[in-house]
Amino acid sequence: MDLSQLVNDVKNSLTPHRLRHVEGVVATAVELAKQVHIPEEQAEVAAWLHDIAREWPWEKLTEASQTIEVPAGFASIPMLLHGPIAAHLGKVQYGITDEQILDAVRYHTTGRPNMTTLDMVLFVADAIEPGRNYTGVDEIRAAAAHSLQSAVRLSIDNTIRFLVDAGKPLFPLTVLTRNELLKR
Ligand SMILES: Nc1ncnc2c1ncn2[C@@H]1O[C@H](COP(=O)(O)OP(=O)(O)O)[C@@H](O)[C@H]1O
Repeated sequence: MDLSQLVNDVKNSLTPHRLRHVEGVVATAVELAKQVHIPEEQAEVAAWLHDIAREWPWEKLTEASQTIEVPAGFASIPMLLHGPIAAHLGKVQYGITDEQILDAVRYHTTGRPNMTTLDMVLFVADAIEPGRNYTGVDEIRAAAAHSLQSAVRLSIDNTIRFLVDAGKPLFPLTVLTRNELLKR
């Protein structure tokens, strides 16, 4: 795989604001990977890749999604497609063959039941990187210091509250993810 090409493309294609976010996710994901003893490089690669399609207009996301395999239901909320599309680009453009990395990227916005440790590292890093500043973020940061599972659950609770308050649709997989975490 070609990490330097990926990093270059991310640096050259994202707005400065989004690039700062991605750099924050990379740093946080690597720290979390150390904390939970998984390979730092997996976290680093997943973090660089995760938002590569985040600024695509929804027409482009929708069009691209028609040519690739997308998990059930994702197309109903076009914004969620940026994860599966990033995973696809990771595979075909950057030669990433590690399915764990591709899955972590694919599900980084929604979560999924039985998330792997790498899934949780990316999900939580996305939620708590230093540039994040929303009500509840400090509680999620504090949880992440001792339990990634608790941090994922708190973050999902926060997202669900946000989506309900904003009158936006809620992707069912995220509810299934929360229910599964509550049972652990
Ligand atoms: N589980 C979900 N179900 C439905 N929509 C969601 C879900 N998670 C996120 N979204 C929507 O997708 C948008 C982008 O999510 P995300 O990529 O996590 O945000 P950010 O741009 O802050 O990184 C959110 O603002 C929200 O509207």
